[in-house]
Amino acid sequence: MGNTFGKLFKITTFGESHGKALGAILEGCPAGLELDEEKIRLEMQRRKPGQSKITTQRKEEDEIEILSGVFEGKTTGTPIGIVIRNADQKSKDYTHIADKFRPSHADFTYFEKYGIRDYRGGGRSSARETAARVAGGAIAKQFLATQGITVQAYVSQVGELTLQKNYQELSLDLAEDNIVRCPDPEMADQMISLIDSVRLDRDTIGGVVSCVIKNTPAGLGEPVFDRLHAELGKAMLSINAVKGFEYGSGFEGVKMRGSLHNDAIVKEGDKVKTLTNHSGGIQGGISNGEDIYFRVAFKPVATIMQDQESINEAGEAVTVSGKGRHDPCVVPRAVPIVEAMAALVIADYLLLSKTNKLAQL
Ligand SMILES: Cc1cc2nc3c(=O)[nH]c(=O)nc-3n(C[C@H](O)[C@H](O)[C@H](O)COP(=O)(O)O)c2cc1C
Ligand SMILES: C=C(O[C@@H]1CC(C(=O)O)=C[C@@H](OP(=O)(O)O)[C@H]1O)C(=O)O
Repeated sequence: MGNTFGKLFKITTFGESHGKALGAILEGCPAGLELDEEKIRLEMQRRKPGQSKITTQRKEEDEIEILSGVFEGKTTGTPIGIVIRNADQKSKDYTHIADKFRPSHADFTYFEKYGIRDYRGGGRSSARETAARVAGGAIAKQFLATQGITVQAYVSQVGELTLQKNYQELSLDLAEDNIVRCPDPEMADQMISLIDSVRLDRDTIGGVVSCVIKNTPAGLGEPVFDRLHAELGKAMLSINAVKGFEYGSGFEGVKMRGSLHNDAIVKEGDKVKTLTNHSGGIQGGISNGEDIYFRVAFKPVATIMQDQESINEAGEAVTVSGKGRHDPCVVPRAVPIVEAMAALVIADYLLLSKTNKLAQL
């Protein structure tokens, strides 16, 4: 239960942070897709630990091995199996808390649910699992590219430092030029300094990842429970440390009047478009062909190198302090994870059918 995502374009992940390997099984990817393995590797590099001074220092190359589902560079329509081997586990960093629960990590809740403690590096609850999602998402992205659809995310907030410009006012490609993945170079420098100073304080800080999906056709999404934004929300909220999701005008929209918030509809040649896009590209749970954009809020990382009040498995009061390699802020590495999950949702809904019009079935 809970290890598979998607209806037709499905991903299942397996593996633990300090086990032998992680991996993904991707089902439903159409046959005949020319797969560029280098592009999958590039996505893995963007997410991997140890990539800069503002991420966890665990050193993993996150090399992928494709075991099945691809022949002569093309997908065959059969399940695509991908494995990523762990190389730099340091389970010793966790022995001092083997029977203690880290505040706000998943130690207590996993123990309550399963009664078994895989204390090595957080086990399955470690965000190391997202390596497998990024591998699968990189394939979804290549599928979307055949339809001209792009997914691009970037860091728009760290702590109180907030990018005031929206995505249309930014050159999003600049995000990959700095280690925090913010497309505004000045703001990026400030964010990097902030994360670094928080790290030196043995503390952690949260942030926001913004994402935009372009060239989605109108008609993706189902009208009631499986609304496209509900599915995107579920995908984002399934990522470790996520605390909030908003799309389009989001929470800010409540301050506006309908007269200003409504997106006027016009026809330009053959194309129907809206003059503004407070809807975030989705109305009634169905894409309208405009850009889909949303924001994802990440909390400060739970494992901090400071004494914290907690209990052990026997229910006794204890003091817990983190050891080892942890992210002072997750957002720089969360960017490719957000893109991967978004790509998986859009790929799934593309397969689920664009239209219910009899003439087009
Ligand atoms: C990219 C990424 C890196 C993370 N790195 C760490 C980390 O180094 N240490 C940690 O305690 N939590 C880290 N987390 C968060 C935990 O995985 C997460 O807090 C934990 O699974 C509990 O789940 P919850 O916070 O969603 O309730 C990271 C999350 C992401 C997305
Ligand atoms: C190893 C990765 O990040 C890890 C995410 C994580 C957590 O609790 O989420 C805890 C730390 O690792 P470990 O599980 O070894 O303690 C991070 O280094 C990775 O993303 O590949």
